Amino acid sequence: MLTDVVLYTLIGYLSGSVLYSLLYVKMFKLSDIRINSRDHNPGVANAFKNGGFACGTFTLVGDFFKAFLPVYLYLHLTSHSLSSIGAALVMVAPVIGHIYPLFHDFKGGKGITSSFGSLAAILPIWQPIAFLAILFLFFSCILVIKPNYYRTLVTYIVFLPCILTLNINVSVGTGALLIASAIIVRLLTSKEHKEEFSMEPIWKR
Ligand SMILES: O=P(O)(O)OC[C@H](O)CO
Repeated sequence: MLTDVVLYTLIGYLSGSVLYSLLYVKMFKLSDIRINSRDHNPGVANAFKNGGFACGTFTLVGDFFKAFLPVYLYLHLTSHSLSSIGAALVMVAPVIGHIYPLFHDFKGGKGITSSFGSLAAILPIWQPIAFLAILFLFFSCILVIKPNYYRTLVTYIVFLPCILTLNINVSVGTGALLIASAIIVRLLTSKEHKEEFSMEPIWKR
């Protein structure tokens, strides 16, 4: 059992370490999508903005499935279920890989897309991914937080207590807590230029 956890955690980390936006840029000899951006993030937003539709789609699919697949395979190819606490480590590994990638001097992205990939792999346990999506929508459309940096930070911070209130098993809860914590640490240690925080309810716009 321990061997499987270690193996899939390692596979997840290595898979997460592949930054698909940078892979696309390398394959098609484009200019780096991080350069002309505020946050220099090798994520989906900059891939669409600076690399175009194909680059954005490639990054979205790649960054999502690089997290989805290791978790999904762990759950379906080994005899372990989500009731094993090792599942929490397997869930967070691709997100850590994306944030601190082995193949890119440990300088990666924020982990948003990979967090959705990892949480999608545990379906039909739907509560964590549904709560995360609802929080993103809430802070984007109802209580509008700007800029993106703070919207993401607040979303994952609020996600933490939400997870604790969910009636889900301990390993899934721990995995979701680890994912949110990794992203919060990444954001809080980010040196990107931050615009002023603003929060405006939709009914005051
Ligand atoms: O968190 P990432 O690195 O997957 O990037 C996602 C979005 O591009 C952030 O705006």
